[in-house]
Amino acid sequence: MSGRTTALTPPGDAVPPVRHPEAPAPGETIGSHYEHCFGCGGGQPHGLHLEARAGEGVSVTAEFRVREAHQGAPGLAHGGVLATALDETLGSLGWLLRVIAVTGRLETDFVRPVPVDTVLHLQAEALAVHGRKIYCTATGRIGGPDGPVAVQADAVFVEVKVDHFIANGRKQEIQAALADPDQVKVARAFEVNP
Ligand SMILES: CCCCCCCC/C=C\CCCCCCCC(=O)SCCNC(=O)CCNC(=O)[C@H](O)C(C)(C)COP(=O)(O)OP(=O)(O)OC[C@H]1O[C@@H](n2cnc3c(N)ncnc32)[C@H](O)[C@@H]1OP(=O)(O)O
Repeated sequence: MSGRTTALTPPGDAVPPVRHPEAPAPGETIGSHYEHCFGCGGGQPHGLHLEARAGEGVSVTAEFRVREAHQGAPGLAHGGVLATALDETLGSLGWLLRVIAVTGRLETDFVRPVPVDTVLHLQAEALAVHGRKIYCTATGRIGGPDGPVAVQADAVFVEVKVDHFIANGRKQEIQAALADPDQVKVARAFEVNP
């Protein structure tokens, strides 16, 4: 046992998340963090192509249209794909905090089946920060941004540095990323975090 706690409830001495002064303005689109990301990259033919937008405070919204490649049961979205959509939306909260954060824990409730061609209206919000941990929550609604909740998740993201990727990623993709000025720009935006 490592002794770490993986509870989804913030500890008593957690603090409210603080929106970074240079965070994208409410309504502004948050770009993809990596061209080949399954969640947000434009270079993944069967990816989710999520485009998140900054909201008020430390919140984001995004839409995802379920396509045939995302099925689990006939005509229905795969649960893992829906969890990915929530995960990706939560991941983009890092842009508002100006930290790179990866998913530590993601607990998902699947409330309603989501048919192919449905648009999932996603919303995510950071609730509290404790050290490197970001406690956050997300919903996916169908039929419109105020429609019924189809999926919901609570999560703990953990802040990491760019080195996390360099140390752990497969060499060929890391080398390609380091050689791509746009990717380096994304990484730098986080590394200069005061
Ligand atoms: C090449 C250059 C260019 C690169 C540029 C890149 C820019 C990228 C920009 C943006 C990227 C955003 C990407 C979003 C994508 C969507 C989100 C995903 O799908 S992310 C993928 C899935 N997740 C993982 O792969 C994590 C795998 N896990 C790990 O790597 C480690 O376990 C990690 C980093 C999570 C923690 O390991 P430790 O060794 O750094 O830290 P420890 O000491 O274990 O934990 C720190 C604190 O966090 C808590 N913690 C750790 N794991 C937890 C868990 N599972 N649940 C709750 N708390 C946890 C611990 O209890 C500890 O808390 P206490 O300080 O003691 O209070």
